[in-house]
Amino acid sequence: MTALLIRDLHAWYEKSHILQGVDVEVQKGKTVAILGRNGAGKTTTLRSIMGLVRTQGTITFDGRSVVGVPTHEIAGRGLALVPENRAIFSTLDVRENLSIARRKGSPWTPDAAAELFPVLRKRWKSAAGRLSGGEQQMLAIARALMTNPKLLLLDEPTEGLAPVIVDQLVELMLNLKARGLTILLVEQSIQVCSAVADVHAILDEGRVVWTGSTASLSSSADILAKHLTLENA
Ligand SMILES: Nc1ncnc2c1ncn2[C@@H]1O[C@H](COP(=O)(O)OP(=O)(O)OP(=O)(O)O)[C@@H](O)[C@H]1O
Repeated sequence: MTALLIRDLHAWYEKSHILQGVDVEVQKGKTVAILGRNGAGKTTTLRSIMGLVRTQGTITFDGRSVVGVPTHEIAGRGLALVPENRAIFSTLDVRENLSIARRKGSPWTPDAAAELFPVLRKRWKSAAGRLSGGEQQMLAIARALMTNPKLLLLDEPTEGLAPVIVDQLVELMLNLKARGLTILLVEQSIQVCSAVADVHAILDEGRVVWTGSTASLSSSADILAKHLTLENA
């Protein structure tokens, strides 16, 4: 069953035409990864879904259009974005960051999140701004869970983190997937995408130029060389 359907999506910043016909489909309970070079339009795709960019085209979630819907209403329908800059409150402690994000009635409480993120439990009373990059990323994901999302949008969660932390984040994403969460992941690391995602979409200059399974991604060296920065391959 389709959770998110994007068809012929165009997006603009002022007069710059950034997305030029993006097509992405995410099935319920599955993880789709969007790969692409810097500036390809990956973040803009996530921001478009959340109603943060001027768009044209089709975006439906659970069968209902979200185009033109205010961002807080889109969030209320069960979408949560973890942005690249993490958007945590640096002067509040970990527990406060979680409490403040919790939506009424959400089964996710700070204590429930701590079960899934033991790293955060250890830093419970630390100001978020004092956490390491990896801990901040965990906190940003935990904060998004507090809203009880059906679809989690993750923008380059592993960027700039040490390999051991990247492995922990991969485990975490697999755990969330095992709990039935639907995930749209933006990533530059092919290893991370291959470990987590069921379907991969390569974005180049505002268009999806290739979509396929993990098996076909790993056997498509020509596609990767053409559309990605190979140091990440
Ligand atoms: N607020 C903005 N105003 C104008 N142009 C923007 C804005 N944000 C992004 N852009 C431009 O839109 C294009 C796509 O940017 P986007 O952030 O979606 O790329 P990306 O694939 O996520 O890359 P990165 O990995 O660098 O974040 C780039 O050319 C970028 O310069």
